[in-house]
Order: sequence, then structure tokens, then C-alpha cells
Amino acid sequence: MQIIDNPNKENWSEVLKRPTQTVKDIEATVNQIFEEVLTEGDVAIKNYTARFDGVDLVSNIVSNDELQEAIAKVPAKLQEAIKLAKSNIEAFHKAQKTTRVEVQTTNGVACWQEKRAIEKVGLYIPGGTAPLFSTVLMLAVPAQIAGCKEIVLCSPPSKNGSLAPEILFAAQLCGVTKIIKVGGIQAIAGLTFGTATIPQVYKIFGPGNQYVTVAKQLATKHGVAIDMPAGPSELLVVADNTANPAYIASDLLSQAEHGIDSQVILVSTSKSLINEVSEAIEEQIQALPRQAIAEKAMANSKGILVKDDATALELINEYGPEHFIVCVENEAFYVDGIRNAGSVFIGDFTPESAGDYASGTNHTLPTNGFSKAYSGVNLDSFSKSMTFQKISREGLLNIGETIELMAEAEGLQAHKNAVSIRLKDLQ
Ligand SMILES: NC(=O)c1ccc[n+]([C@@H]2O[C@H](COP(=O)([O-])OP(=O)(O)OC[C@H]3O[C@@H](n4cnc5c(N)ncnc54)[C@H](O)[C@@H]3O)[C@@H](O)[C@H]2O)c1
Ligand SMILES: N[C@H](CO)Cc1c[nH]c[nH+]1
Ligand SMILES: [Zn+2]
Repeated sequence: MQIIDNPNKENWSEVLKRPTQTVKDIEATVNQIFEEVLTEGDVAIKNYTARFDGVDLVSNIVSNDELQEAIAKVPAKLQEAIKLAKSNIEAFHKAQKTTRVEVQTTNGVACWQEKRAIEKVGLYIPGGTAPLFSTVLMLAVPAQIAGCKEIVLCSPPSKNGSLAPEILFAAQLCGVTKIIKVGGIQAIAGLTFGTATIPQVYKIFGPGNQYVTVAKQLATKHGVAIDMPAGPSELLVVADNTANPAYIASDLLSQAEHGIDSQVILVSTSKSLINEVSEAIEEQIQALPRQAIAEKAMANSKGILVKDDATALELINEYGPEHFIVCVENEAFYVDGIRNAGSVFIGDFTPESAGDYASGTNHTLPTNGFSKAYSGVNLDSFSKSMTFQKISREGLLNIGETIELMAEAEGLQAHKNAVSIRLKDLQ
């Protein structure tokens, strides 16, 4: 981990730069694959699956037999763990349901807002270097609570042409309606345009590597909605001398092991804490099966020493991390002051992994500074708000003249007439 001592504010953007490629870097590849999937459909999907995932599939649809066989392979204890996580995620997301909002804005003018589920949704489940079956719970549980009718899951096949049994187990547990073995840019293209085997959807959800994330961003140009750019994982920890360096090191490594383009950052007012965490990382990383990946990610990672809490908070809000852990004595200062973060974890006993799997919050979160403007996935992500109104005779008498005056001033006579024609009958 590179240690940076009190960087000048002018250098913050350089210090806080993400290691990921940008839309500009990947755009040409995405456009090429989109074009081929649009014109050649499943033929292009098959070719790109062979090229990027190294497998030539006869069919990429998961059959019912395949599903049942896979489910039987998931050990009973893991099945129970997945069910417990699902129940916490369900509890937190069900609690996000809102009631109809109704207001009589003027006598006789009733306005209300109701939520309606997005009918067709596509869920992307990452599977390049690790099959993230926990993401199935994070996306399919709220989709089911919201009432989405068609829930299509795409995930890249392994070299032997299968999906991890845990992905399939979680998918059937959470009401996924179709499962397709396809990943990367080609999966996003399939869900955007539709092919003979992949249904076109209205909104695409889910995290992924930089290729998947850029593909989702560019898919919006073709009329599909997306949850948000949820790319390579990030974690920023703020810690002081009261924190446990071994705990902090374990949290930083937990996100570093996701991928070589993950980024983890430690911010502290204590140089000794940064040094102790750095030593703990060196020690803990040796025992990790994904040591090589974590080491590459750690090369993108930084320990930043700052002079006081106010500077730390300003720098953190400038970075806008996906995950933000607060391990300091005065935690209220950071908890109250954080404006830009996907999800916040507070105190020594709240590891980020809890949110990744089982506490109940959603782990599909904005990366690359997008937490400045986007929320993570939540129940509302799967529905739209629709407004309704009903105006009585009395109501139109009350607001009719206002509408007429405004329409006339905008030069829109037909708008005015739609009111005047009714008001005449009410005189
Ligand atoms: N932000 C979040 O909420 C969140 C949550 C979970 C995981 N993640 C991130 O998801 C990512 C998962 O990445 P992954 O790679 O393991 O799986 P993935 O499924 O996202 O990507 C694998 C696919 O990438 C494509 N690909 C690989 N190299 C390519 C290339 N050179 N050109 C074009 N396409 C290429 C292939 O089609 C492959 O199927 C990690 O970066 C992780 O940090 C983010
Ligand atoms: N930390 C990831 C979000 O950035 C989510 C995840 C899934 N499995 C493990 N972790
Ligand atoms: Zn994680």
C-alpha cells in the first residue's frame, strides 16, 4: 500500500484516481459487440461466449433438469446460510415499501402517487473470477417483492459450460423466471436488444467488471434503463488510534481480493495506525488463496495521512467510495457528515463482508464516484412512481383560470381551450 503524507488539495484528484478503464477506453469494443448482437443475435452471443469464456455452448438456456441437478449439489448447511441471508435481505427490502401518497392540493383537486413494478428486468450476476451467488439474492429478492413479472438472470458460464450450483439454487429460491449462460458485454447486449433466446428487458441490474459496467452505461443509449454503474469494488476506511489494525487490514483485503482493478483506501490522522495496518496487510495477504489478485489491487491502494478529521471528511466526500467503514472514537462526526458513499459500516464489529452477504442491506452499489449522484439498489429500483389525478367540477372551477392564464402566456391556445370548453359548461 502506497502511503501518502498530507496530500495538497490540488493533488487530491490525482491521489484519488480510480485504476479502472473509462467508457472511452472500452467504448469501441462495446459498440462492436452490440452491433453484432443486434444483427446476428444468438450467433454473435455464441461466438463471444466462445471467445471470452472459452466454451462452445450448444444451448445457453438452463434447463429444469440442470437446475434440479445443481440444487442437489449445494450442501445443506450452505443452503441454510443462503436462506438466512435471504430472510434478512427480504426483511430490510420489504420495510422499504411505501404507501400511496395522496394530497388534495386545492379543493376538488386530488393528486396521488403509486408505485408499479417494472415488468421485465434483467439481472447480471458476475462470474468471471468468482461466481457471486450472493448477488442473486441482492437483485432477485427486491425484484420479487416489487412484483416484477419477468426476471431474467444472465451469468457467464465456466469453461465446462455450467453455472455454479449456488447461483442456480439462489435463483430458484428467489423466483427468477429464466436463466441464461452468458456474461460480459454480450450479456448486456442480449438483454438490451433481445435475441431468439435472450428476452429484451426494460431495465438491467447488477454489478460486474469494467467491461460489463461500460456496456451497461452505453446500453442506455439504446433505450434500456440501468440501475447504476456498479463496477470494480471499492472500500474506504477512516480509522484512528482506537481502531484495531488487524480488523482494518482484513476489511481492506476483503475488497482487494475481488479483482485486480479493485481499490481500497485507508484515511487516518495517525501515521502509526497506517503503518500498523500496512504491516497487518503484508501478513494476512500471504494466507489468501486469491493473493495474486489482492496484491495487484493493493498496488492501486493507498494509505492517506491527513492533518485532522475535517480534512479527512472533505477528502472522503470528494472520493465518494462505494463502501465506507468508520472506525474512529468520534464516529458521529463521520456518520453525520458523509454525503457521498454507497453504503456505510460503523464500528469495530461491522465488517464490510456483513453487507456483502447477510446483514440485509444491498451490496449492488455505485462505484467510481457515482455515489455522488446514484443510490445503491433498493426496492424502489424495481418500480416506477406513477402519478394520478382526479379533478371534480368544483376543482376545475378553482384552478381553471390559472391554467388558462399560464397556457395563454406560453402561447399554447389548444391547452387553454381544453379548460375553457369545460368551464363554459360549468358556468
Ligand atoms: N459495485 C458492486 O456493487 C459490485 C458487487 C459485486 C461485484 N463487483 C465487481 O464485479 C466484478 C466481477 O468481475 P468478474 O470479471 O469476476 O466477472 P464479470 O462477470 O463481471 O465479467 C466476466 C466477463 O467479462 C468479459 N471479459 C473479460 N475480459 C474481457 C475483455 N478483455 N474484453 C471484453 N470482455 C471481457 C467476459 O465476457 C466475461 O464473461 C469485480 O470487479 C467486482 O469487484 C461489484
Ligand atoms: N463487495 C461486493 C460489492 O462491491 C459484493 C460481494 C459479493 N460477494 C462478495 N462481495
Ligand atoms: Zn465483496
